[in-house]
Amino acid sequence: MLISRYSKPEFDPYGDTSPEETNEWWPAPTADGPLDAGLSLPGSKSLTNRELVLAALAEGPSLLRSPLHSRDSDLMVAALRQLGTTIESVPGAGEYGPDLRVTPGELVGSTTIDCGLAGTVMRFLPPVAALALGPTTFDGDAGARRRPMATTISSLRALGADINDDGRGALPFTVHGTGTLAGGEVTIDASTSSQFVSGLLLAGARLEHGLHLRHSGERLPSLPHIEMTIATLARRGVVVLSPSIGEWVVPPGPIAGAEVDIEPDLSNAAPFLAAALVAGGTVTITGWPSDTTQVGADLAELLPLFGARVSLVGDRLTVSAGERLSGADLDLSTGGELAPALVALAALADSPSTITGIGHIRHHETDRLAALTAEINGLGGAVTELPDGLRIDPRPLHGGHWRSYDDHRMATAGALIGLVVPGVEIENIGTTAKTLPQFVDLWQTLVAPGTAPVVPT
Ligand SMILES: O=C(O)C1=C[C@@H](OP(=O)(O)O)[C@@H](O)[C@H](O)C1
Ligand SMILES: C=C(OP(=O)(O)O)C(=O)O
Repeated sequence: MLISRYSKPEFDPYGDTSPEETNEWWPAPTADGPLDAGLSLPGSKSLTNRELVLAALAEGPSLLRSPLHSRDSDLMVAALRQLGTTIESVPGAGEYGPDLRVTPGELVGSTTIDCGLAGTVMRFLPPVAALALGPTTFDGDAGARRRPMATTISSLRALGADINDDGRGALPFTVHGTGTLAGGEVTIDASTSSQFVSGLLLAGARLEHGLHLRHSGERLPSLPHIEMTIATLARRGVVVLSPSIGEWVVPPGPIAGAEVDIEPDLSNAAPFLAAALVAGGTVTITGWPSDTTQVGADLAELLPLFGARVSLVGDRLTVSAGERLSGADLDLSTGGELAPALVALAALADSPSTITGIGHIRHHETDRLAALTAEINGLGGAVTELPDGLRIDPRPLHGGHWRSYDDHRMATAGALIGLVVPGVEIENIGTTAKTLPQFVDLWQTLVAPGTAPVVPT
């Protein structure tokens, strides 16, 4: 079904498949009035997939409590099992699925790993495959083949790995693991993704000579994600030194098994919390950690720039609409994955916004700068692409089709706009299963009249 106002923007990462052909459009619910909602969210993708990798590389078993169960984490579990790790579901106290017991085994290749569209799988596992015995081929979705991988390939070669690729610096490629990797010094350009750094650091202690990694490039995005990697390693007895900015040393040594609680995904909190500013009222997320490396924690400082009132009481983060929803100018280089929700918010504000420092999100699930521009402008907005960001001039928006480009955060950004713009229909809302399979249910709970407010403690 096509809405007549819809005109196809120029940007079309689908190539041959037009969105009209997919014909799966989810009518985004509008909010009938101010929100009064409380919810808890499933586990963090970034923490779950780091802990799975470290558990597989550890010298003893691990237990992941309240891990994420989503497409990205399922792909990581499947891949590590293929490489010889035993991963079992065990009952736990988590609201969103079982705990995971991980028993490391001898790493073996001779397999093909499906990375889906998961950056963490395609950037974290090739170093593990280099430590496995036998060839491991990496491939993924069509969109995954467009994501940059050259840094992973060249850095692993420099550290001693034998890799076959077609020279495009992208999936697919094959790592011919020999069961061991020399390691040592390597300089990389991680300006398109921090995941190149994290992937090497996670395996660094298992390299014969450890790892001395330097970043040389014009920028280094998503620093909190690198800090998260270092923190997860520290919990398992691996001390990463950083003698200067953009330089890390990982001594060779064992990685300990561990029992870890996975925090809720604070980046996935972004559209839910932003909803309070869009629809009015209040949204509370429970289980908010007091101390975390997740960049989503920055929402407590970012949302007030758009006019929100934020309070953290115990483990409850509450966002309330303020007097107005204002635009904001900000550098989001540390938290690019928050951009889709904040850009959608900015499109509904009463004054312009400029969000910079996010050129690297052109390499996320899709070119998010182009996709956000195309979809907001397709609803009547006025977003302009900048070399490393977006300028958002709010305009009255109208309903229409919102393409999601297989990008979970594009889909949820469209839902945010649909809260107050009637007639927004989102393509393939199921793509939210990448990190939050419960999105539709949680969103409907958020907007349903009479949603039970959080019971005060
Ligand atoms: O290491 C991680 O878990 C991630 C790092 C970031 O990647 P980039 O540095 O490519 O932005 C982030 O955007 C992504 O969602 C998850
Ligand atoms: C960039 C993201 O994902 P990935 O881990 O696939 O890079 C994201 O979740 O916003």
